[in-house]
Amino acid sequence: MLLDTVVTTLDAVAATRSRLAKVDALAGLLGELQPDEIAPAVGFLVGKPRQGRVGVGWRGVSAAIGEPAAEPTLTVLDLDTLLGELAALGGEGSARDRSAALRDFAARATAGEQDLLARVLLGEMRTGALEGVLIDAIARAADRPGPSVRRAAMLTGDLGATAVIALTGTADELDAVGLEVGRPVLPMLAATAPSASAALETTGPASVEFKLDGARIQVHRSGDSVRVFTRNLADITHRVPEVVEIVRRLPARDVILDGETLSLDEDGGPRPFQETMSRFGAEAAREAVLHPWFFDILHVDGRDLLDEPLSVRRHELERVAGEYRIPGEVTDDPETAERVSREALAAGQEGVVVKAIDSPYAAGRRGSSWIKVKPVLTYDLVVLACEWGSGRRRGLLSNLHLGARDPEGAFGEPGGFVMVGKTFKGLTDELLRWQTEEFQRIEVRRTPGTVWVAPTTVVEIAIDGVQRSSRYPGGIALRFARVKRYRDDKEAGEADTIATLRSLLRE
Ligand SMILES: Nc1ncnc2c1ncn2[C@@H]1O[C@H](COP(=O)(O)OP(=O)(O)OP(=O)(O)O)[C@@H](O)[C@H]1O
Repeated sequence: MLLDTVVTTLDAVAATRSRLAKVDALAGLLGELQPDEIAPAVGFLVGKPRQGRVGVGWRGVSAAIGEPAAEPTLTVLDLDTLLGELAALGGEGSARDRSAALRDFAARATAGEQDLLARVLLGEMRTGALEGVLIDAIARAADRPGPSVRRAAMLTGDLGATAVIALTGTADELDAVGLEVGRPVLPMLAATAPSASAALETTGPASVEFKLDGARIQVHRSGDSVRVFTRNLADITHRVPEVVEIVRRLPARDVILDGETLSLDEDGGPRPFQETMSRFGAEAAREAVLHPWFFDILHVDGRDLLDEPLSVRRHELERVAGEYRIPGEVTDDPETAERVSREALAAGQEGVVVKAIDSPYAAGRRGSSWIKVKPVLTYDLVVLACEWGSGRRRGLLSNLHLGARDPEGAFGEPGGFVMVGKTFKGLTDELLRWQTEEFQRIEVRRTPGTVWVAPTTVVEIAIDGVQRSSRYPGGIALRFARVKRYRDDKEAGEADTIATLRSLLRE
């Protein structure tokens, strides 16, 4: 298939608001792919190539892109081959070969294909919620039930592989896709409620658990082999040896656990989240010891537990990893739920997660079976630009320009970002150094005081609320914004939307 077909399909998808029309366009494309084109094409559509990040930054891309070709001649497999080459050339001293390969490809690409190339290389997803639509499109093109495709996608964490099975295999093969120890599944996510008692009204009898302020981990153990994954399924096994050791000692041969890890200070209290996260990112902060807290178990010794109610999973978790189970209580009493919530805050944690005790584990879903309650307002926003600091911060990039997602294009281009405020508060010296380096790496352009960056960095911001403002295009500005942490476990497509922030005006 010509790469141009992917470009025109994405244009058609962006041009319509109708979900049905989007599904139609994507299903049409999927139906025409050869088997070996399916996984690459799906990767291009969602901006996540199957080769992963091949290490070409914004500067590399813009240096390579010149005069576009007039006629489309490149194929889906041509781009897949290029990505394979770039990934293979990843080592030292290969920069020249990489830019030559990239320049050669870009010279053969039309303007639309160059654009797609940049998006695929930078992992930038302007298409936002395309993954959900694509699941429906795969179901349509393969003539399989939507829930079967969704389940396979959530359990494999791999949309490309799911599309291949759906489009080239039998219905039974698709339904046989199950949990596999060692292969991460998309984590179950939580909705939000203003209080623990309000959450309990939705869930009914629930496990009310501390919401620990750490980083999500999913741990797979098969015999002596243990692997640890982040919220977005990156393998961080080698960064967390103490977690590996603990899981290796648990009384089970095979197990999949879901939980949160955080670093402890000498008294066993939680340390700031940034210290936990720096263990995930850089190799720095080795002295902090990580401690895992598990809140779910998806598999134990040959038994899949996903479809079992939480009551059963909690029982198994207690048996296998009781010492490391997250603090919490099962209750249907609002008073008790509020008490657990107060205890969590007193212990320096973020709040609670209230979980319906009869609910299965819905991988990849943000439903109402899990509801989080956090008294501090925090939102995930995207860094659009950063201003140089002054005084003690001279020479450092300091004041962040913050953007909310605008998937519908209510205040600009659909899938773009709307600026809602700035902040330089809450940044540690280490973060200032880090962001000064990182933002120049993903720089797009600069003016004397400001560096503009590719909108790919997610930062969690605490605010006191929002106020009406004519200064910013979304009509609102953040009040008392301060940085809580960088979320390198989230992508820009998962950031909060301008609609969510505007809804605070009404509260
Ligand atoms: N007891 C718990 N049960 C479930 N999740 C927990 C628990 N304690 C801490 N967490 C963390 O809270 C998150 C639940 O919120 P949500 O599903 O919305 O994920 P999120 O988008 O990462 O949210 P947040 O930014 O609030 O952590 C989990 O991803 C996990 O990292």
